[in-house]
Amino acid sequence: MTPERFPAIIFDFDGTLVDSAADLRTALNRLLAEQGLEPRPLDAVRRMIGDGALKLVERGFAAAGRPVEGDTLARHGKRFLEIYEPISADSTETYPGVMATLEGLAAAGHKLGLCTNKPERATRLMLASLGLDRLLTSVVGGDSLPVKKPDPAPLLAAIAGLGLTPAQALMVGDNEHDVATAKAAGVPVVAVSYGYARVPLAELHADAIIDDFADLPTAIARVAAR
Ligand SMILES: O=C(O)COP(=O)(O)O
Ligand SMILES: [Mg+2]
Repeated sequence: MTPERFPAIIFDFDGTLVDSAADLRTALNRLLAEQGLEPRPLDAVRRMIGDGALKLVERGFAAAGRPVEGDTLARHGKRFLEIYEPISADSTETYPGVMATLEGLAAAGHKLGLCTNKPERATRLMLASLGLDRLLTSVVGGDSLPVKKPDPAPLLAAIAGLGLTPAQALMVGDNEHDVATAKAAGVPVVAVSYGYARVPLAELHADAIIDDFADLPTAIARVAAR
């Protein structure tokens, strides 16, 4: 596949490249346990992912029956990251086909970047332990800028970090924020169907939907041919 139409491809992280829900759940439940609260089940935690660590913590406490906000939430958010960062790649793996497909896209000349709502430090730790840091050369996290997705600024920054422009870029993501972000930036978007979306993907009108990451090069070629 040739990189001419989309030399820049920007990926979402959680739910798109990696299934991170189990480690996020472990960290959340350890934090809840420290506060004397009951653990949350995996399917509930999956629906809490997508708006960054602080929102996950806020949703976790609310679901456990003790809503928190302001300074208390900020303190729990800090503690969450202390627990999460060292375990963040323990059971988190790339989805099937991700490594080979990213290698193939890079070998074909695409430049690859990451735009996630996960805090940047945890993101970079995970990228290094998964061996993805050498493939994704521009990384923007949820706290890298004052705004996060669905604001288009982080996506635009990830593209600029590759030395390219929005007209040269395509985004790949799993949820409503990714599609909204790409549309706000005027960037075509491919959605993966296996992630953590909280609304039916068909309602989002992505340019393509794939069930298997290995189908990405074909989907990109289809979008490019329009
Ligand atoms: O909520 C998160 O931390 C994960 O966000 P992402 O799907 O943007 O990678
Ligand atoms: Mg995601």
